[in-house]
Amino acid sequence: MKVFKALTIAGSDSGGGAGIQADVKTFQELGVYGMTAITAITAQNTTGVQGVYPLSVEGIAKQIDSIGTDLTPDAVKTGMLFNSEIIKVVAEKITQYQWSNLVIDPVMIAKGGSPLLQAEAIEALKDYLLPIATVITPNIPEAEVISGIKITNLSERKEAAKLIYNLGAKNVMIKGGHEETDQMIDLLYDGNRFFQFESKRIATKNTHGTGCTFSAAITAELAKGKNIVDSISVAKHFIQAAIEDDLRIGTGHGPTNHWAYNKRGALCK
Ligand SMILES: Nc1ncnc2c1ncn2[C@@H]1O[C@H](COP(=O)(O)OP(=O)(O)OP(=O)(O)O)[C@@H](O)[C@H]1O
Ligand SMILES: Cc1ncc(CO)c(N)n1
Repeated sequence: MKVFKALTIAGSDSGGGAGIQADVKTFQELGVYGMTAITAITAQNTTGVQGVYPLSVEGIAKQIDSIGTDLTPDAVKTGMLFNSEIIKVVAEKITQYQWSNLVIDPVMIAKGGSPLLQAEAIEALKDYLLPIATVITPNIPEAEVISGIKITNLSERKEAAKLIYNLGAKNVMIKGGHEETDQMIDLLYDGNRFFQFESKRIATKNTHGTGCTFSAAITAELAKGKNIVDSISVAKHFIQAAIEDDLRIGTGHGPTNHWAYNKRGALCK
């Protein structure tokens, strides 16, 4: 049996809904062996972020080397990277090991407003990570920061996608979670065509970790050898199920249910 392997290079969320924890749960649910290189520890729950503790650049490089010298991932994703030094070492190591299928989730701010990426790191993200990305998955505020333009409608989102594509990412997926519309539209640009992935907006405050879960699902499907459009299609169904079947735990923005996608599959059989 061929074992597909995915690596996440991201921050730890002690509350378990976002970050490394969301990624590993998603990989597992999609039948992919998950590996991790932790960039920062956050003290975090559904009410917000109580503390951020980045790891040393040496400690991050060592984790990636441990994987690179023994276990070759079929796909890699990055999440919270915190500062430019971390971004540089992560890009350097991914290039050194010649890993392909790279998903960049340019995590900047947690739901409650806490910064997970320092402002000084934006240029490093553009210079070092975008050129090696198979796909970058910003939400609308992140796409505004990277592209430098304001996004208030779909045509501005398309313009931003083109600008981000020109920075070197092979595919640009600008998510629609931050729009107020009834229809949730995620927009992909592959340098040639636009693709829209649509679903119904679910009225819930329990959306902690949706971005991490979505990008981890794309990573898992790319690891299995699927193309970008098919990978995003699975990820969209995965996140929709996970949000619909919310767990209602914690007093703030609760996590999604990573088990929901497979639970549905089992019920349909
Ligand atoms: N209320 C909702 N109903 C349906 N789908 C949603 C909802 N909120 C987010 N999504 C979906 O979840 C995915 C993540 O989108 P979003 O724009 O929320 O990412 P994000 O802001 O990066 O998430 P995070 O809160 O983890 O930082 C997208 O596929 C989006 O369409
Ligand atoms: C560790 C971590 N990564 C990403 C996010 C964004 O959801 C978060 N809240 N925490």
